[in-house]
Amino acid sequence: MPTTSVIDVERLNLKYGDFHAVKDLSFTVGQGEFYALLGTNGAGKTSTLEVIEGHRTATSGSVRVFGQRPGDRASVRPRMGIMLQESGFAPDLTVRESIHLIGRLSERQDTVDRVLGVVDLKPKAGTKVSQLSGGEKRRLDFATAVFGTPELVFLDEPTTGLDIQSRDALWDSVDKLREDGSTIVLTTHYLEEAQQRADRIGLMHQGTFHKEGTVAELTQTLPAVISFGIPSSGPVPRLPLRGRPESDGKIVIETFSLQKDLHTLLGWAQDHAVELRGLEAGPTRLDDVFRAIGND
Ligand SMILES: Nc1ncnc2c1ncn2[C@@H]1O[C@H](COP(=O)(O)OP(=O)(O)OP(=O)(O)O)[C@@H](O)[C@H]1O
Repeated sequence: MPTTSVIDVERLNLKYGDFHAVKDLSFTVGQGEFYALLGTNGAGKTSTLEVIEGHRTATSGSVRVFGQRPGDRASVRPRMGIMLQESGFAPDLTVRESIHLIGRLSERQDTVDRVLGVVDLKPKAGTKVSQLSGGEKRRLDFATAVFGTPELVFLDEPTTGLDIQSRDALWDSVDKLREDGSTIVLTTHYLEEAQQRADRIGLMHQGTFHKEGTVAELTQTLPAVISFGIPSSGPVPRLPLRGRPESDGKIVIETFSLQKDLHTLLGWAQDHAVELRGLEAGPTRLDDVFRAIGND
């Protein structure tokens, strides 16, 4: 568990009229931690974050950010950088003017030129927001998260619409923020991005946590998977492990002892000169944990 917490949520409830969107949710995010809030559509992630960011008032429960109420904007806001799904910059402002405005609103110290470099928009500094491509707009949104290296950064679907180079560059910048001590809260439907980076994950479904923990903790109840094809011509010796044939002709082995079973399988293939076509082996993916929501 984290030592110093930056976010403390205790029994948070949020209702929209009669609709109970967030139900008794409790979690903490520690200083310097990378926390991913994930979940099914309509699970309540955005609602939860809006309360933490001070945009919405909880129906009941306690939320503290840096030990303060999120509504204490004057003391809390300068310490957070929030990259929303859409920032809504004025279309007539140039990129440079927009970043300048971000800086003024954030009350943090930084230079527009440094931030232009971090979000890779130097060549577009004089371009109006209305003339940016979707990916360039997203990179401008990211400037809100990096201007002045905030202590707490919220990233809401940060890589949507970004090409692979821009994604890599964005994650490099997030790594840099972490090196500088920033705490990161991510929401995304790209589960791989969370699986690779998050220290802990809160997996929401229907207003509450389905599971919470490290990736290893979330995936440990589901088996890892080995899959491969074998040549169809000629007899094939009996497999050393129990496998399941798939409709695409591949064989799938589910295992809680990935390394041992993979070793057994490779030994068998070597001994019998069998080619394991398209061999893939890997730990349980978060996708599988998601698919299991509602089944357990
Ligand atoms: N202003 C609102 N008024 C009424 N209901 C709302 C309002 N905002 C959200 N909801 C409902 O609350 C639930 C949670 O919505 P929320 O946007 O927090 O989910 P989410 O986890 O962010 O979903 P998604 O992954 O689809 O973006 C949904 O059922 C949504 O329809």
